[in-house]
Amino acid sequence: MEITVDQMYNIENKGHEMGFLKKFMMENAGAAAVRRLLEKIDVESKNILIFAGLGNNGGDGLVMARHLAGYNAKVTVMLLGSPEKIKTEESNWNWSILQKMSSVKLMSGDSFEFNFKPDVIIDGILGTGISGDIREPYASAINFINEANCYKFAVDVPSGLDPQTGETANIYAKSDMTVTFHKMKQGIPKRKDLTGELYAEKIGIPPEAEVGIL
Ligand SMILES: NC(=O)C1=CN([C@@H]2O[C@H](COP(=O)(O)OP(=O)(O)OC[C@H]3O[C@@H](n4cnc5c(N)ncnc54)[C@H](O)[C@@H]3O)[C@@H](O)[C@H]2O)[C@H](O)CC1
Ligand SMILES: [K+]
Repeated sequence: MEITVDQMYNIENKGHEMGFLKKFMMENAGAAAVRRLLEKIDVESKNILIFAGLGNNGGDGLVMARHLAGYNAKVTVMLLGSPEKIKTEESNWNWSILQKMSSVKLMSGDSFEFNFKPDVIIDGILGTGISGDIREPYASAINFINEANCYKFAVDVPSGLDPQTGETANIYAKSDMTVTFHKMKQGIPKRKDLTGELYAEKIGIPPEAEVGIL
């Protein structure tokens, strides 16, 4: 069953109100995404670049960074903006854990340059919160992904693709694999040319959180 983006936000909020906090959803999302990536790539000693936006799509990417470090990948996180501007409590919580991990290289700001060639890029730039034309530095990050010659993994939806309508913004990323969460959103499967292999993974939200919404 495919659901709308509004239904997803309502289910997420209801689950949170039931006490299954968003930080746990984020943890399960990042963990499920890493499990799917591991089916394709042996990440040990690989250079993995994670672009993280300031919203919860970025937060999922931060969770992935921690899990991938546990598999001995060489992880670099590029937070697209200033850490003070991270928008949510759960993303902030994950950023502060990464700050205590010397196994993950953290970069942040409005511009970037890397002294390594990534084997995998994780697109945690924009998810269901997308609106309008893509602004900087997100636009440059999406262009970087599209120009790179490596495996590309999209968190929830390739950035720039509207998960509700299936329409693309002025700039959009193309992935080899996309893992969306809880249930498939209506617009995502319309663009399998951008998603690559597509999966919907459960993230522990109680089915009761759907009551009255689906
Ligand atoms: N579905 C679930 O149960 C869960 C989803 N998770 C992940 O959370 C994101 C949605 O997070 P949200 O913070 O609402 O939105 P985004 O991260 O997609 O974007 C937020 C941020 O981005 C800025 N922005 C929006 N449009 C643009 C633009 N065109 N150019 C530049 N910047 C833009 C804006 O400032 C927004 O505030 C979902 O996709 C999942 O990945 C949860 O982790 C767990 C549960
Ligand atoms: K994304």
